[in-house]
This record gives sequence, C-alpha cells and structure tokens, in this order.
Amino acid sequence: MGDEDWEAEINPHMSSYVPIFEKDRYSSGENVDNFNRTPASSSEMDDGPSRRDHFMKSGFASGRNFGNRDAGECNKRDNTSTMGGFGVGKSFGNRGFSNSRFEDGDSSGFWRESSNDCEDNPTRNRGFSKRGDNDLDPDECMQRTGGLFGSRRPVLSGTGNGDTSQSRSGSGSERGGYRGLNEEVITGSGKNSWKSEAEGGESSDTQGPKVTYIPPPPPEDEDSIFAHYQTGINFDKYDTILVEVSGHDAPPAILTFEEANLCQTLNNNIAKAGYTKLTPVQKYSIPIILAGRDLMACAQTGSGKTAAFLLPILAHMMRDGITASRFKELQEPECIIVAPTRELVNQIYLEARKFSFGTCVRAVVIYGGTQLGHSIRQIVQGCNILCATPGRLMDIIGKEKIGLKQIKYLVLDEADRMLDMGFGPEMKKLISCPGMPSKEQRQTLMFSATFPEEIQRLAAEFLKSNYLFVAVGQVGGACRDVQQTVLQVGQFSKREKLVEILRNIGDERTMVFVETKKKADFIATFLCQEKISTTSIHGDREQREREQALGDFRFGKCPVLVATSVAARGLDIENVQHVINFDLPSTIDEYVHRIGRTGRCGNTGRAISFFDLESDNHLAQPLVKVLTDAQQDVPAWLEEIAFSTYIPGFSGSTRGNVFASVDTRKGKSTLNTAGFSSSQAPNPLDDESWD
Ligand SMILES: Nc1ncnc2c1ncn2[C@@H]1O[C@H](COP(=O)(O)OP(=O)(O)OP(=O)(O)O)[C@@H](O)[C@H]1O
Repeated sequence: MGDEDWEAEINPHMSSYVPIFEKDRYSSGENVDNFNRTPASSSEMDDGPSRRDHFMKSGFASGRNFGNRDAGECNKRDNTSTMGGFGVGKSFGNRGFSNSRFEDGDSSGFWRESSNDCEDNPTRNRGFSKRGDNDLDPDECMQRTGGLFGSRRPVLSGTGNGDTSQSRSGSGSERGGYRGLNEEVITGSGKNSWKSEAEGGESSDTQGPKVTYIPPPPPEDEDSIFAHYQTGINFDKYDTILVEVSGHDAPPAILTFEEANLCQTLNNNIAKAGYTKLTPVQKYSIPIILAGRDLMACAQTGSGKTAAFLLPILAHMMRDGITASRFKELQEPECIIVAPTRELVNQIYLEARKFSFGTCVRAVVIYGGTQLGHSIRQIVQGCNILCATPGRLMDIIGKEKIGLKQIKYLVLDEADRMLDMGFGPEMKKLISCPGMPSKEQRQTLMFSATFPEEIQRLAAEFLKSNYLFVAVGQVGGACRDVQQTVLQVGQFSKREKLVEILRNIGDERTMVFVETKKKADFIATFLCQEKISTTSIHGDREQREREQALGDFRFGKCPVLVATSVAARGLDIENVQHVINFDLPSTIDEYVHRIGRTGRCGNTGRAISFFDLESDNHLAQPLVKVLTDAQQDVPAWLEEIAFSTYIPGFSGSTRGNVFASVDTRKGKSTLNTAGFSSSQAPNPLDDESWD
C-alpha cells in the first residue's frame, strides 16, 4: 500500500483528534495529555532516577598499561560528572507543531513524505529506496541535511503513545527535569542556525537546527551493567544448527569459553553476564578473530553475534597490553564498531562496557540526534572502542577528534546494511580516510543475519582476500524459535485485525511494524484510542523521544511498540513475545530481521504478518522459502500466490538476486553442526576474484 492510499484512509479519522492535538500544542508548557488515554500514560512522567545517574568521567590513569592484570582497577570512575541541564528548560522551536500541519498537509515536508524516510538526502534516499526501507535512521539523514529537525518535525510524535506528555508539553519540569535545556532543538533558518563545534553545533558543513539533546547516562552500578535476561528453552538446540565455514585454514571451533583462553577479567565478566555456554556463532567466530583473521559471519537473529566479536577483540586488547585511555584532544581508538541505527549502536556500547568492566579499555558511543559537543566530550576523555553511527563518526573524524592510525579492528554490525547503497559510500569514505590502516593492516569483521550476494561482493573491498565466512544455519533464514503466521488481511481490515490480536495477546510485549513513519504515528494514536497502551519509534521522532519510547517499551510501561524499519535490526529487548507485521516490508531480509526481535537467545516468540493481496504478492515466493526453511506451516493460499508469481531461477530474494545461502566465493568447507571443529577444505575458487 502506498503512502497516498494510507492518507486517503486515515484522513477521515484525523478530524477526531486534530483539535485536541492542536489545543495541546498551545498548552503553554503544561503536560496536557489528551492522547494519553491509556493506563500506561500516567506513569510516563517518571523516567526513573537511575537513568539520570551520574556518568563517568574517564577515571583512567594516564598512560598506564594494565595488560591482563587490570581487573577492577579502571572502573573506579569518577562519578561526579553530572549531565547538567536536566531539570530545567523547555521545548520550543521545532519541537512544536506547525500550526497548519493537518490543514496544509501537502505543503510541508512532512506531508510530502515519500515512502522513504530519508528523502532529504538524495543519495541515501536512493539507497534506501532500493532496499525498500524507509526509516533507517541515521545520522546521515538527520544530521547532514537537517531535514528531520527542520520542517519535518513529526506532527504526531508522541501522540497517543505512552510518551505523549513529554513530546508535546512545553516544559520538562514535570518529568523531573528529564527534558532540559540539553534537549532543545532550536529552529534553524538554514546555515546560520548551525553552531560552531565549540557551541555544540552539528557538522559545520550541514544545514539545520542545533541539536542539543544529551542522552541520559546509563546506570553505573554493577547490577545494571550486568543485567541480562535468561536464555530460553531452545538455547541448547543451537548445538544442532548446521555451521558452515569457508575460506582457507580456518582455526577449529571452540566448545567452551575456557577453550578461548581469555583473561580472568573477561571470564569474570562473561560469568556475571550469565553466559555459561557458547552459541554457535561464538564457537566459530571467537577462535577465528583470536587468530587475527578477517571474518564475515552470518547467523540467525538473537544468537549472540555481538559477544562473538566483542569478546575476542577485548581479549586481543588485553593481551596486547592496551594503554589506558586518558584525556586528549585527539583520541586514537584501537577499535571502531559501526552499526546502522542509534539505538543499536548504543546497545553495542552497553555490551562493550559490560565485557570491558574492570579493565582499562574504555568504550565510547556517539550517534546522531545528540549534541555533537557531548559526543566530543565523551571521546576526549579517552576512547579505545568507539561505537558509532556512520554520520556522527564521519563528523567526528572530520573534526579531528578521532585519529585512525591505531585502528586494529573495524567491525561492521548489520554489515549488509552498512554496505548497501545507503551506507556503503560512507563506509568507503571511512576506509579511505587519511590514517586508516589498509585492510592488510587492520582486522575487519562483518556480522549480520542476512548477507545478500551482491553485498558479499562489495564487502571484498573491505576484507583481506583470505577472509573466512561463517554461516550458521540457513544464511538469511529466520530464527526457528519464532513461530510464523501469515494472514491474508486487506489494508482496510488491518486495524480491526490488529486490535483483535492485541486484545487476545493482552499485556505481552509486542512490536508492530509498519512501513512509514506517518503510519507509525497514526497506528500508535489509534491503538491508544482503543485503550491499548502504545508507544512508537521512528526516524522522525527526536532522539530523546525515541529513547523514551524504547525505554517505556523495554521496561514495560507500554507493552506495544509501533515501529518502522528503524527498529527492525539488532534491538535486543527482553521478553518481546510477538512481532506483528502490520505492513510487510518490501524485502525478505527485512522480514527476517523484524521477526528476529522476538525468539531471541533460545526463547520462543510469535510473528504474525498481514499479507495484503494488493501489495505483497512479490513477497510470496521468498516468504514461502523462509517459512519452509524454518519448518513453519505455509498457508495453501500463499503457496498458490508464490506459484502464480513464480520467477524461474529465483531462490528467495525480492531483489531479483539469489537469496544468499552461501559464501559467494563458492568454496566450501565441511558442513558441521555447531560444537564440532570444522575441517577446512581448500577453497577451490581463487580468492583473487574477490580482491
Ligand atoms: N553465550 C551466551 N549465553 C547467554 N546469553 C547470550 C550468549 N550470547 C549472547 N547472549 C544474549 O543473547 C541476546 C542476543 O544477543 P545479540 O543481541 O548479540 O544477538 P544478535 O545475533 O546480534 O542478534 P541480531 O541479529 O538481532 O542483531 C543478548 O541478550 C545477549 O546478551
């Protein structure tokens, strides 16, 4: 269903809530919360003091080399640095809502919204369009164009969601100061509105308003750092998953954490994180990375890819006796980890912080939608591992706060996304930045649950020619712990069906995916009107709102999260029991990532997808394949559609390319079940075709 159709559908309903909204808009700083008609909304007002805890300063002794004997030493961080500015201030400028938003629809950027959220950026736009995504975040779209912070502030951001009060009120005082000066987005009038770096403005070569949001620091206490959820009943079944390793001379897999021979501090952290057993991707990837090899690893969603790269990188750093970070204007991290969305990069950072706890390794996270000055302040305090979204990373490099000379590890999480037309050019820029060690001199690691062949080919430019390819299970396949159901639902019946399902589900945590940001707002509002406590996340929401929404969902204030693609990848939220594809995505890879928000780490989950005969037939064939591969029931009607739309030679992808089921170099090793060492067969195809 196109955007046009949707607007036609929703417009009649708008009138019922526009006046309230408009009234709200002018409610002079009060938290008038007309949309919060849900039980959860009342609890929105408290963000929880823990999230405003003090944040660490570096606390690292200058130049000390802790090597492997650093346990406990470096995490004695100075907790005195507080995030000033929370507690006062008000929101204005772009955070408000255009007087004529609803009336003048087409005249504003928002209403001209295409199916792609990044229309402000032609380059990115093309990339996303090709991929069929419409809400991939990042920075790029937001910061470089200023568009999202400019005229395209979301009309319904926060509406109807549990978080409306903070979205629309002019004052943050009721929120215990959560919404302070830090969060103001000052309406810009083009170039002039951008502040210099010193003033905390965004990239000097961009246009748009100044972004001053400073994310609340994560809790510093050990319990919070190591908080984790339980592995599920199917965790042990991971051992039966087939694993394929291709490439020359791969080191054998390990069966236990002990075999990895990590230092004591890391082992302690692994234990505190509740990890007792390796997942398949960890069994194979950890020894490969420890052996210094480049790696492209493809494993099902929720199967522990983050630890698979973090642990061996940290082990190397410890082994090499990394020098403790200290305050410097130019930091030279040893490791850069890039990921496509802000929330994901933040999550990776929290994992890095967890595993490096008690060591002198300092991880830092930077991402768009936050004050650039804040990112810089985090970095200059010391930085060994930099977790970043591409746009913010390039800005910081441009500002010479990060030098690349010391880079030993470059990690692309969600690598297929990082290399597609959306982010590929940025990644190419990154590897050709002055100072960046050549691929021969650094270790490059790529992880994802999906790896289309064309992307694998692009990846060769980043990897040494003898890189190894690890495929856990069916590459690009769905996690088998997710019970998948596809229902035939026409667009005009979708809302009714959604409500019916959500009422049956009750309070179980559910993510509802829709195709456009506008629709995310609308559905969230609609569900709130139906008294289903809902929040939403998408690329038009301010970063503060996004984080608030995610927090409300994660901590159970709102059991339903309506999301666009921005939340499709990587997010690891405990107890998400259901994913509903209100709209199917345009690619099967996206489908695989979306449903992977449930059924994680051996837990079970359910995914229900609404299949609209008017718009989704192109997905029938790959969907049948994904369902079949994951041993799910395939509805007869879906098989019929797949048959009638059959494309000879097709094996899964909607992009007309072959579903990536193998290392595209074709050379294969023996097929293994996880837990047994692979004997590496020589690769019959020469690597040079890749280099
Ligand atoms: N060996 C392990 N034992 C117990 N829990 C683990 C283990 N490895 C990872 N986990 C946990 O499993 C969850 C999923 O891990 P992670 O987010 O790294 O998955 P992923 O493969 O990167 O998923 P996605 O493809 O969606 O990005 C996390 O909560 C993580 O802490």
